[in-house]
Amino acid sequence: MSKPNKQDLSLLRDRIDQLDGDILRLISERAECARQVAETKTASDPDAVFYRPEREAQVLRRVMELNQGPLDSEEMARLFREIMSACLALEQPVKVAYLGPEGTFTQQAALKHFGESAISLPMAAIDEVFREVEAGAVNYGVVPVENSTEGVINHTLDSFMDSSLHICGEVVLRIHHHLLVADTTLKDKVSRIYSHPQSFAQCRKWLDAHFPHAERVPVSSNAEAARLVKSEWHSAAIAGDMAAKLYGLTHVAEKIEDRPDNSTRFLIIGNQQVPMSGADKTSLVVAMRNQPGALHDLLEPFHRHQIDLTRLETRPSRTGVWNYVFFIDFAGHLDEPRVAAVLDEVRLRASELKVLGSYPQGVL
Ligand SMILES: C=C(O[C@@H]1C=C(C(=O)O)C=C[C@H]1O)C(=O)O
Repeated sequence: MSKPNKQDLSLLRDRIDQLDGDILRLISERAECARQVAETKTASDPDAVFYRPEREAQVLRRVMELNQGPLDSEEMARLFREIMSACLALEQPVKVAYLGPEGTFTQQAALKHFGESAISLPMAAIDEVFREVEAGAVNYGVVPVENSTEGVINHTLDSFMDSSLHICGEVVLRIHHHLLVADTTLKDKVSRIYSHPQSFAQCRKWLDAHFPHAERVPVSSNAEAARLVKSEWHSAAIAGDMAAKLYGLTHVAEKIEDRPDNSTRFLIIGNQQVPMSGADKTSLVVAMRNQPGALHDLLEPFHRHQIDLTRLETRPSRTGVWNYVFFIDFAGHLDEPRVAAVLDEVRLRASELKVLGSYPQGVL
């Protein structure tokens, strides 16, 4: 194909200007529709929740299905994610508490899920995120629950045992770690590296190969690691892009995680019970009596009804009642008859069963 000449360029730019005008008009029209939906919701219920996780998941899935390129479907869905976030904020921005401080992967996950128009508030600990949502100070919370390299985040599972909150959604984030330094750091004199223990674990092989003698100092988050290196000329941090940007650090090495598919799954917690979206997951916590075959008895109904288990975790119980506690995730929604049937059976076999929530499978 020959290169466009100056005249072609100006024609193409005219066309782009015209299309931008159309897009602008259509987005405004869409925002007006969303505003009317909000008015209708408030008219029938003054305490109505504007944000609908199942509807947002459906909108994004539809965009991905309709998309024919040249933009990638995920890229297109990300654009629509932001349009929806802005439409919703017109009525009422969603307030979200996340495991902070600012610049953590959990903040990145919160913004990926709710879009940049959400108000995100950092909390110092996972149970604080739960408390803030329970107290009604925020609409939702975002907490990490499992990493593909390092496994489950026990703190989050334990918090669910004492909480009445529901899981309203999930979001999976690819985790890329970088070795970061400040402008004043002497790069060849790095003798200390700060990071979160999970991040050290995810970059162990790279560190052994490249910095076998540097002291590894675990801190409470990788954003905190990024903050600390600002004032130390011989230190580096392992953290993500958000933290690097927040503290103005430069990359010495990029994507140093040992596994290229390293990702973390986060849960959205709230007070809402989410209706079916068409592709959902359900999470349970189940206590079984301490007897032979207990785990088999628990899993057998899922197998018989051909329900796809996506995760099974065991946690030590903390009370007499919770002898053995299993966290189970499976594909399906509580409102589906086959799911309701399995739960009825499991309830008979378990000493306790708590449904943590049915929610849309992560789209982005
Ligand atoms: C417009 C609605 O409300 C909100 C805005 C949405 C949107 O912009 O598409 C989707 C779901 C809700 O979070 C709705 O419920 O349809």
